[in-house]
Amino acid sequence: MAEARHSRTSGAGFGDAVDGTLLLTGEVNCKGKGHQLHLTHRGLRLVPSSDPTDRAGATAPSVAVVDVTWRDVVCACEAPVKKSKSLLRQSNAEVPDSSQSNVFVLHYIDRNQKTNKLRCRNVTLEAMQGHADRWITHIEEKRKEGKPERLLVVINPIGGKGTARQTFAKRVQPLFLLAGVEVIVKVTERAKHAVEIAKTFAVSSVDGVISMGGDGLYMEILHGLTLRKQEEEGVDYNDPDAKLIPPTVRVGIIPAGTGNGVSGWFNGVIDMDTATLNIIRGEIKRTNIFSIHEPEKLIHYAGLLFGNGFFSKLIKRTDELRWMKRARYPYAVLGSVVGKKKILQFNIDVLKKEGGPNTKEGEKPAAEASSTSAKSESLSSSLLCSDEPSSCANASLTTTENKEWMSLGTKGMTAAMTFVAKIVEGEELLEMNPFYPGFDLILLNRASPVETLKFMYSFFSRKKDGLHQEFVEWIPDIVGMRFEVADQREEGVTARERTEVMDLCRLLDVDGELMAMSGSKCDIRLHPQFLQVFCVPSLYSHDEKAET
Ligand SMILES: Nc1ncnc2c1ncn2[C@@H]1O[C@H](COP(=O)(O)OP(=O)(O)OP(=O)(O)O)[C@@H](O)[C@H]1O
Repeated sequence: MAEARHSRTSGAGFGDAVDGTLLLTGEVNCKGKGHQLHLTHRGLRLVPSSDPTDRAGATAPSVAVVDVTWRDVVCACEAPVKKSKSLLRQSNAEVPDSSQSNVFVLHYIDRNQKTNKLRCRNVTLEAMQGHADRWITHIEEKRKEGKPERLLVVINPIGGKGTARQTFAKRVQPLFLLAGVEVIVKVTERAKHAVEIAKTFAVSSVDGVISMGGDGLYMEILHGLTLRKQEEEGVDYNDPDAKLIPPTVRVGIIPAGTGNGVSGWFNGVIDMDTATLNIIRGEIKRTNIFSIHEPEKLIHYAGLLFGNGFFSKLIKRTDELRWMKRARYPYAVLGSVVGKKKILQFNIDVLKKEGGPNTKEGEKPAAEASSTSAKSESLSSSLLCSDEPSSCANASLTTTENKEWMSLGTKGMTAAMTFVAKIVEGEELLEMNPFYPGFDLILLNRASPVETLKFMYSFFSRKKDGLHQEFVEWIPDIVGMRFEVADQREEGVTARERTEVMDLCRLLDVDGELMAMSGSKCDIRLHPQFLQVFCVPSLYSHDEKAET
């Protein structure tokens, strides 16, 4: 085994590692055959000894048995370690003889390029010269860099199928144990308990707070952490214009709820093992959040979405049907198509993203562009308006406190939906990017319940055509919006129906949880690239550079 600190390896000829500094190289036995194991600053590479990549000048990178960066190394440990044995058995790997001190097991992360899923694999290696210790020490030192060592995991025991506690013990904890991550577990005992935990736990003692539940649990954790930070720093968080200070602690999500949208954003796929391994990898990005206010008062922080109208009604119904457990979702959805469509009248203003596509020098102002171009322009570079006269004709720009607000006028809509993310039309499917410093507002103008359901189906199946229907108005690249309940002036509506509509106007869907405004106005602001989250890098077309 050769220790080769600070020597360049360009002559060694193996894959991306040619630019790395070779730290250690030597011969190991893998499944009875001789292999070369190379450790560089970049990562670790195992190639058969007969592989031409080890002959000077030759390159054949595809034959590596293992080729990973340090982020993707979970651990190296002596073969007889019990936890490794049980994991080896699970994956049908060879369990080595415990008396062999020159045998060690390498656990690493493997990514399925098609499904985006991560899995922990292992390979048993026998050091041909010296002891396994030397390899283990080098590998352990490098693989730990920049990774979390201690985490708080908050579990919602009633989220989703109600099995999060058991799944944690079976699938999540063994991976954290293997990676040497110390875990403190708190199981929520009641609604909003996660807010209390996030506000009171000694977060400076951990490298991350992990939400094991659905989108609602994540929202509570982010709310508690963000509010706590503003209180500590003396920020007037009730003021929508206040500049918020991000919490220093990182946040991760392991999907165990009914709605796991945020976990899908951060991991590229909704999968418990992938989410856990991403947290172990320790890569970080800053995601957007919303603050939702009414005059003089913060209502809540949100990490996924804000909706009203049809969507609030749907959440209200699922809450009322909670006794039906998971059956309440299809039941509420089916029930939502019954009855007359409810048209909500709102005055809406939007705050344009500074320096965004709509405000570039030489471009038309957004309102002007929207009133002339209607649906024709590229979504990423202009406002899109429906053909309904009220949607654009009365759009006007005003400048308040040096920020450019645009009035969309009074809208007669059945639903509004907005995510803390930019909606991007990918080559085949819609993508949502919560790391882009702006978001898009979707209004459904006078859509019937059936049209709304069809839209939801299409949108959540990520089909692009759903957004190009006549009743859909798509307003991209904004950083704030104001909703004010207007006169409900629909014709042919009874006084009772009008009261029902007024009540519905005040109900808000915040990350899938039902909230209400006490008055008639609410003000939503985006806090771009705010919360540090454990995340897969480079998932999105509009990605900012990943922070590590
Ligand atoms: N121990 C608990 N008992 C009752 N409610 C809880 C408990 N822990 C969390 N909650 C509530 O559960 C909701 C969050 O659920 P979560 O998003 O984690 O799972 P879900 O199955 O997707 O949720 P939902 O039931 O809202 O669809 C929040 O309203 C939260 O206050």
